[in-house]
Order: sequence, then C-alpha cells, then structure tokens
Amino acid sequence: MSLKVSVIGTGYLGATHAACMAELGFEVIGLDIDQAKIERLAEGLLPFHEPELPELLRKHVASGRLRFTTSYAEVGEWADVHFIGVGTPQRTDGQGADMSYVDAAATSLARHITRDALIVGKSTVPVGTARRLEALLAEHARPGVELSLAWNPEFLREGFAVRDTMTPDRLVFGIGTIDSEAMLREVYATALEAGTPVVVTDFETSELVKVAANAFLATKISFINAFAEVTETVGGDIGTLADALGYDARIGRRFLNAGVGFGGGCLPKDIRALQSRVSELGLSHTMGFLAEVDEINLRRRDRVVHLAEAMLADELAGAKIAVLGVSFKPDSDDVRDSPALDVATRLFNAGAEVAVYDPKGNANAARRFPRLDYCDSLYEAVDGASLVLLLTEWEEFKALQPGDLEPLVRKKRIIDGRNVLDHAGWEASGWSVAAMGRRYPNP
Ligand SMILES: NC(=O)c1ccc[n+]([C@@H]2O[C@H](COP(=O)([O-])OP(=O)(O)OC[C@H]3O[C@@H](n4cnc5c(N)ncnc54)[C@H](O)[C@@H]3O)[C@@H](O)[C@H]2O)c1
Ligand SMILES: O=c1ccn([C@@H]2O[C@H](COP(=O)(O)OP(=O)(O)O[C@H]3O[C@H](CO)[C@@H](O)[C@H](O)[C@H]3O)[C@@H](O)[C@H]2O)c(=O)[nH]1
Repeated sequence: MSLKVSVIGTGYLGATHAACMAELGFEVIGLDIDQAKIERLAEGLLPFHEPELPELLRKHVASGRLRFTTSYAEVGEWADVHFIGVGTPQRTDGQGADMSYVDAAATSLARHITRDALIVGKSTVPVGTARRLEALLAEHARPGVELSLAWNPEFLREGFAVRDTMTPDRLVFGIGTIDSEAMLREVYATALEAGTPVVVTDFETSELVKVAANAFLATKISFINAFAEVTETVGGDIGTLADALGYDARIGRRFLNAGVGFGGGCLPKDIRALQSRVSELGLSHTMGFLAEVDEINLRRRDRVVHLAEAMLADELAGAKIAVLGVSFKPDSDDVRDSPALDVATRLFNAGAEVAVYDPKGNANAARRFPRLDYCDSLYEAVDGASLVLLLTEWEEFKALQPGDLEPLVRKKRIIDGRNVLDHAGWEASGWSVAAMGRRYPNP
C-alpha cells in the first residue's frame, strides 16, 4: 500500500512539496498553523505565485489525494512519513536562525503521533539541529511509539519549484540513529529510478550541504559584483568578463550575473545563520569571508540609490521614479529581503515619489511598505517619470525598447539594475543609461 505523507508548513517549500508528493501518487495532507492559508489551499487556491503549481494543486485537491488541515491530531494518527518544512527566518534579535517554528512543529508532531513513523526535516537549519531534534522527539513521543528522524534538505528555487522538486539535481538523505534509508528510497523512488544522484550520509553532513550550497551561490554572485565595482571605476564590460570566466567549465557561467544583488527568503538569511552557527562553535574565522559576501551584496543596493541620486541631482525631492520589479527575482511574488523593494523604499524616504510595478509582487510589497504608489501596469508606473529603474528581470521588462517608454516618461533616464537591456541601443535613442558594473557617466 502506498505511503501516507504529511507536510508540516505549507509555505513556498511545503505547499510545493505537498503537491508534488501527490503528483508522485502518494496520499498527502498539508498542515499549517495559518488557518487562512489552509482554507485557501483546501479550495485548491495557491496563496502565492509559483509557475506550474496552481495546476498541480487544483488537480490533486479535486481528486481528494491532497488535503489540508490545521490539526496535528489528524496527521499524527494518519501519516507514515511527516515532512517538516516550516520557516527558519533570521531572528529579529540577531543573525542566527529562529528555530522556534521547527522546534514547535517537532514537539507537536511527537505529542500527536500515535504509531511508529518517520519524520523528515526539510527546513534549512543550523548544523546540529537534527541531533537535537532526535532527543526532543524522544522526550515528547507517546509511550510505545518509535519516531525515527531523517534530514533531507531541499534545494528548490522559487520560480522553478515544481520542476526542481520533481526532477532534483540530487537528493541528500541524512540518516540518524534509526536507519530510515529504505523508507526515503520508497518516497523518492520515481526520481531515483530516473537516475537522480543520491547522497546517503549523516545528519551533520546533510545539514551542512544545504548551507554550503547557498553560501557558495551567494559567494559566486558577490564575486562578480565585486568585479562590477572595479569596472565601475576603470571601465570594462562586466557581462563580457562573466562570459569569458564562464567558459571555464571549472567556473561555469551560472550565478555570475552582476546586478543589484541577491535577496529572497534564503541566500541572505542562510549566510548570516551560518556565520552565527560557526561563531557559536568557536569557529567564526572559518566563515569570515561571508561577512564580505554580505557587504558586497548590500553595497549593490547602495550603488543603485547613489546612481539615482546622481542622475536626478537636486531634482530628487518630489521627482517621480518608476521602479520596475519589486519581487526578489522574476517568476516569484516573494519580496522577502528584496533588493528592489529596499531600493524603492530608500528613494521614497529620500523624498522621491516612487511608482512601482511588478507583474506579481505588488500585493506582498504593499503589505510590507504601503506608502509606495503601486501601479497596475508598467505604463502607469513610467507615466511622467523622471527616472526609470529596472530592478527585477521579468521577461516583459527585458523586452522593453526605448520607444515603448518615450511617449510617457518626462526624462529619458534609466538604471538597468539587472544588466538586461542593450545599453548602447538605449543611448543611441537619447537615453541616459546607468547600469551595474558600468562607469557613470559613461565616458
Ligand atoms: N522558499 C524556498 O525556495 C526554499 C527552498 C529550500 C529551502 N527552504 C527552507 O524551507 C523552510 C521554509 O521556507 P518557506 O520559504 O517555505 O517559508 P514560508 O514562510 O513560506 O512558509 C513557512 C510556513 O510554516 C508555517 N508554520 C510555522 N510554524 C508552524 C508550525 N508550528 N506548524 C505548522 N506550520 C507552521 C507558516 O505558517 C508558513 O506557512 C525554510 O527553512 C527555508 O530556508 C525554502
Ligand atoms: O547570477 C545571479 C543569480 C541570482 N541572483 C540573485 O540571487 C537571488 C537568489 O536567486 P536564486 O538562487 O535563483 O533563488 P532562490 O529561490 O532564493 O533559491 C536559492 O535559495 C533556495 C532556498 O534555500 C535554494 O533551495 C536554491 O537552491 C537557491 O538557489 C535572487 O535575488 C537573484 O536575483 C543574482 O543576483 N545573480
């Protein structure tokens, strides 16, 4: 008989995982403490934007294979395997991860599970967490119930979440005191049969793989952005530099796009949590470079603000600035630690009138920062603007031509924060163009 699966936490990770587990043929219950979110999901409605996921959700809610609940008692007596995918955000009082949601989820599961079951951690956690949770589960388990724990970090990217879950680059199984490899292989049989590499290892390695991957990706982005700072002074073309580097197969071209930098609910908080964790372990010297990675990244946002100030000079107060893109990356409505939203709010605080348009991110941004002027279209945002900022590379922005904006803008000035436009072409049309890794003014 097919395994019954529960997924605890139905945010970006958990909702995707639950729908994909249903697509793989399992019966699934998604659980969250957010009643409103669960009500929406139970109607087959996704509370966030993620390509391909609405269709999967609708299909499996309609078939009854995927259900949603807020009741730990319901999943505790029903599922064979419980995935934990709750949030591990940056603590408000420091750099480390807030583990209260993971701890609460594990404790609630242990108290409500009525028969032997496997609990699988998917959240991104500081090394040592799984070992600690094993003890927590044993402490709160019902008498006679054996709970095994495995760690199975998730590597999906927002915008590609379904594809990354259905066909992952690799699977990592961190195995604890009770051997759970066979059950994990059953859960992931489809991917394994398709040849997905699997790394079976201990808890510590599995936890570290995840944060090491994100630290590496963040470092790669800041590496190219550090060179962007150099070309901004000496000249040179940062895109060509990245292309030339990328031809070296040992380096590779991906994650070498200079721009306004990385944001989102993962890379920034994960490099900070890693520094915090190694510091607790007395090893802060090992990850000191990540402080630089973070600083280089944040300086990119300063650069865009300074460019806007330079381009508008004494006109900034009261000038209309159009900000195109507010989500942290295209194909997502996620504005957590979004470089675009950060820049937009800083320019607003400096006295500009900021008009924002994002194909999907406006509502989330408006909840966090309601005072910006959120527009229904790109054309409404740029109408009367003295400066246009392109900060998230949605396809519709990449396709822009100078003639699309010229009838509307007050001044032909643009900052390409993602280096996706043909700068020479825009300049030939009379635009003043600033971009990342490029001297401004361009001699
Ligand atoms: N978003 C991604 O692309 C991604 C990818 C890989 C890993 N991760 C990791 O996955 C974890 C979740 O990230 P996310 O982006 O999905 O976060 P999220 O904030 O979108 O979702 C977390 C969900 O957990 C719920 N929750 C909190 N406490 C709970 C509890 N005690 N019981 C049940 N539900 C509870 C929240 O209500 C929320 O819906 C994090 O550790 C993150 O680092 C995220
Ligand atoms: O060359 C690049 C590539 C990305 N970015 C920015 O980096 C951020 C993160 O992008 P990406 O990694 O694609 O998005 P996430 O959905 O945050 O995914 C990361 O974080 C997830 C959560 O841990 C992991 O599962 C993924 O493997 C990891 O890529 C975004 O702001 C991008 O704009 C750049 O500035 N330059």
